[in-house]
Amino acid sequence: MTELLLHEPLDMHLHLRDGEMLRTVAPLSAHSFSGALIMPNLIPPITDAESLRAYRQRILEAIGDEIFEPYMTLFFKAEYDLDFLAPLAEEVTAIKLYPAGITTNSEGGVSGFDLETLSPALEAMSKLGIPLCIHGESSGFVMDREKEFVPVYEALADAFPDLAIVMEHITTAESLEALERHPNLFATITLHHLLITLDDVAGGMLQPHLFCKPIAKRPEDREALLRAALEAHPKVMFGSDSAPHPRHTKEAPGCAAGVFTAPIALPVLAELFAQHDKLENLQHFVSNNAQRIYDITPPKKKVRLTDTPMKVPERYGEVVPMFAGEEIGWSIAEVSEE
Ligand SMILES: NC(=O)N[C@@H](CC(=O)O)C(=O)O
Ligand SMILES: [Zn+2]
Ligand SMILES: [Zn+2]
Repeated sequence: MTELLLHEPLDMHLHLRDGEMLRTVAPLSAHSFSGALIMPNLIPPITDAESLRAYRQRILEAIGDEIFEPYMTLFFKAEYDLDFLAPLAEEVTAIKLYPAGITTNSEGGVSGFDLETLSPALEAMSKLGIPLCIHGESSGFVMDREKEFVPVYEALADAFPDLAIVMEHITTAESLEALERHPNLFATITLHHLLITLDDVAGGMLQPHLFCKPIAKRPEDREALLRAALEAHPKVMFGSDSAPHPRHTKEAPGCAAGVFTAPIALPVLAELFAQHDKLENLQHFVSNNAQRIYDITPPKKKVRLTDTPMKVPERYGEVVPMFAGEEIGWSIAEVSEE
């Protein structure tokens, strides 16, 4: 038997939703992760102190007595300024920027990247040390959207050198290259983008449960992402982008975008790193890099994983997980507080 001990695993891009869905999915992340960066794209999005605090409280209620830190984010608005953000700086781990309409619940996002318009908010964030997370896609041809957004990332990184900018859920080799050119650019990579390409989504029978934004790309992109993850590139962090949608909105015309991976993420990552003989690097990819980049100290939690196969449930509540009904090679043997 092979085993792996992970300390304080972190998921730096997680959708927990609200209401019944929150109560279904939050305990699954809280069980195996020590903390997660919680995305603010609710309806309506989290844009003020009151809704941020109330949402954090609902998350804590939903997870019961699990040890888990919800690192909260605000939904970026160009109106934010130093007066608004300064009193919130301790409670806001990052601010998430969405181009308007580019993904699920992003209608209130920004409609342009004019640096002057964005400047008051981004200057304030630089001053307060609040990182900016971005869903970086243009509105161009679907396979080119992330590549077309790279110049925007670079312009922002140059204009605000003291601002840490996280390129969320990157899917292309071009994004990895941009990382090398700017000291203040970082990135998250999901589990599914390490595993699948567009072929798995739409090359045979259409697989709605693998449909997400950004869409999975070409084999050479997946390989580049995999290399960065397996080597635990110091500017790259794990962010599952686990994005639950009820089954009837996925298995439907007008399929909602998002892959639900939270409950299987750690075992499948362990299996993947083991297959490539890189188990020793998973700790960095799934925790240490994020702790350093975000300057956070998550609550203590030790997760023991072994190469004991497990069958993935068909559903969690109304949600179909990645690998539903299939066997995966690794499983969680034990979770403990240190
Ligand atoms: N990734 C997705 O396809 N969907 C996410 C939004 C996002 O992260 O873009 C969601 O909230 O459902
Ligand atoms: Zn996104
Ligand atoms: Zn997301």
